[in-house]
Amino acid sequence: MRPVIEARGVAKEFRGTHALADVSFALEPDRIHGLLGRNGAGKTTLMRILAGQDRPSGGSVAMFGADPFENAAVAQRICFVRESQVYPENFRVGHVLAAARLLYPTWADDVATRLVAAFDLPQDRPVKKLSRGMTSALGIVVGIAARAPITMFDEPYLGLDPAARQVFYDALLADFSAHPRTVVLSTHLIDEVATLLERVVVVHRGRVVLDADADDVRGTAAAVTGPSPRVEQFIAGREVLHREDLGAYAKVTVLGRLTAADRVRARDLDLELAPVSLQQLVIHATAGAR
Ligand SMILES: Nc1ncnc2c1ncn2[C@@H]1O[C@H](COP(=O)(O)OP(=O)(O)OP(=O)(O)O)[C@@H](O)[C@H]1O
Repeated sequence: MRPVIEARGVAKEFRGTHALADVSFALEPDRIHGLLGRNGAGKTTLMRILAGQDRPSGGSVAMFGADPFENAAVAQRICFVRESQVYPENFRVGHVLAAARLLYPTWADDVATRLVAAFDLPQDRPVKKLSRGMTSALGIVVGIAARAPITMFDEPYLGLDPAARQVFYDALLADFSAHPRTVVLSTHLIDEVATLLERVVVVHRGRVVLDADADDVRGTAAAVTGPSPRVEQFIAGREVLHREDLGAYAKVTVLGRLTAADRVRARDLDLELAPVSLQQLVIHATAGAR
């Protein structure tokens, strides 16, 4: 399938800081992608470039095959929700929704109304007077109700309590299922969104260190638990990601796919095998100095 988002050797330098060094990937349409990485990895910089809000210092990006920078036709098809969204002075919640309705031809009023109620957002309150969580909720309402063909969320949940975050995840998934679109979600709460993500792109020190289907990533490590000597016997020769000693027992996370023979051997040694979370694998992929 033809990619809708492409980054080719994207670099970005801010007066001596190499925020992005050489980023390349291609994202397919109508999937939910996770853009993951540690603080300062370059995620926001990359999303701003993809949204046409900044230019790369090197390389290029294509959204629907076109350069998004100062491209009104492309901008109309992209909704970029970021944590530090700035709204015009004196705008109230209702004004933000009215402006978004004008901006996005795909805007769904019924979805906006439902989400405003779910987040308990006061329509006539000035945006400046909203709590941090309410400001995040407003961005989320716009991001979902816009139904833009490309929707990017950059850590959209700041200040949102767990129940409100669940409202976000449920609403995103429900609306995405009914109206598939390309979603890019940048988050540090990987375990919370793990089931939503179909593909993950992990950025570290301005480079892509992992770009794969989430399901494929999940199978690349396993946690082995049991009596220490038998665990050691089983893991001999494998790359260890993490080790926990629990008295006479040990829980060791090893890298590499387990074969059917490995599973039989583990059963014979009376060892327990468990999958490793996406979050742990991303932490491993981005370990080391930034
Ligand atoms: N306008 C700017 N001027 C100078 N340096 C910048 C600017 N914008 C970003 N940077 C630097 O570029 C690097 C990448 O920042 P970016 O905000 O893209 O990271 P991030 O992955 O979004 O981080 P976080 O997860 O903490 O939000 C950081 O070192 C940051 O300090």
